[in-house]
Amino acid sequence: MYANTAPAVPITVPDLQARKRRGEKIVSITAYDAGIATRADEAGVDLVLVGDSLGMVVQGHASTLPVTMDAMVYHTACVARGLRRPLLVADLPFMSYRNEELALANAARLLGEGGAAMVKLEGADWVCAIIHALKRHEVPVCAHLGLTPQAVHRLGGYKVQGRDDETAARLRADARAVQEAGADLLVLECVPAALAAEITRDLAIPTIGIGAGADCDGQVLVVHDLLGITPGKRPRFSKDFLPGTNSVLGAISAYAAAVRSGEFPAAEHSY
Ligand SMILES: Nc1nc(=O)c2c([nH]1)NC[C@@H]1CN(c3ccc(C(=O)N[C@@H](CCC(=O)O)C(=O)O)cc3)CN21
Ligand SMILES: CC(C)C(=O)C(=O)O
Ligand SMILES: [Mg+2]
Repeated sequence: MYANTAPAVPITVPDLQARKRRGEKIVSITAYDAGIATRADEAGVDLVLVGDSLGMVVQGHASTLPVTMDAMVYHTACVARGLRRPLLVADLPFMSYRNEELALANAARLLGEGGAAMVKLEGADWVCAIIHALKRHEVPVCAHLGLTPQAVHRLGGYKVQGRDDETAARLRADARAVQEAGADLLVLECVPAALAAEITRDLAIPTIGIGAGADCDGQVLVVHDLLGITPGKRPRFSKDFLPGTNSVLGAISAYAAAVRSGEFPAAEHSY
């Protein structure tokens, strides 16, 4: 009923840009194992992210900070075995990209051992030099701004970012800076919908929102939130898609359809 039986034509990095130009939403979820990866593939998800959120939803930690490179490589390789079509993106965890040498070596592990096509890292500022170095060495990069969970101690919790004029201006400038540094894609997490819309219009690269309103070029959700299996509290911007469907494949398919129709995220999932 839901299974996508079309021949798998893998999604490439240049395809993402084309998606933005054509106004086609990019549908993304996280995955940490081959089972969810397989269902995501069947549901027609475009981009699968092995997030360092695995520290919280798989390992049960209170933050993403304890996640190691070994854990990221292990889960990325597990997910890669379940995918045929979606683009595979893997997070560089806390402290794994603190200098250029380390970032290149760790990105090489995620692409080489893990099978990812792109790495994601958080922040702008000094991170722009790292993005540039990765790009020069042919590693596609996804930037991540707004609520950057690896900065939880500085931010003082998982809170919406860019609410006042000063932090909004900073975010706009950072978005331009990561694009300029060579980022292929930008995740905007927990920022006011109007600000995310403005940044999305301003940039040539696609934006993927999570708690950032419906006007980003794509959406991403942590799969545990989408299936109602989050340990602890599910973030307000997320939605449990399992009720009303009869399977994991059904829930992921319902999410994909809701993103493509513009039905998700609704106002109640936005700031
Ligand atoms: N299950 C899960 N889902 C996620 O989306 C997620 C993770 N874990 N772990 C890594 C980061 C951390 N994230 C989070 C975690 C909590 C909130 C949260 O509770 N936010 C408040 C809003 C606070 C405010 O209004 O300022 C909320 O009620 O949703 C947000 C993002 C997003 N990522
Ligand atoms: C929530 C997404 C964007 C992420 O970074 C993660 O899952 O780690
Ligand atoms: Mg992450």
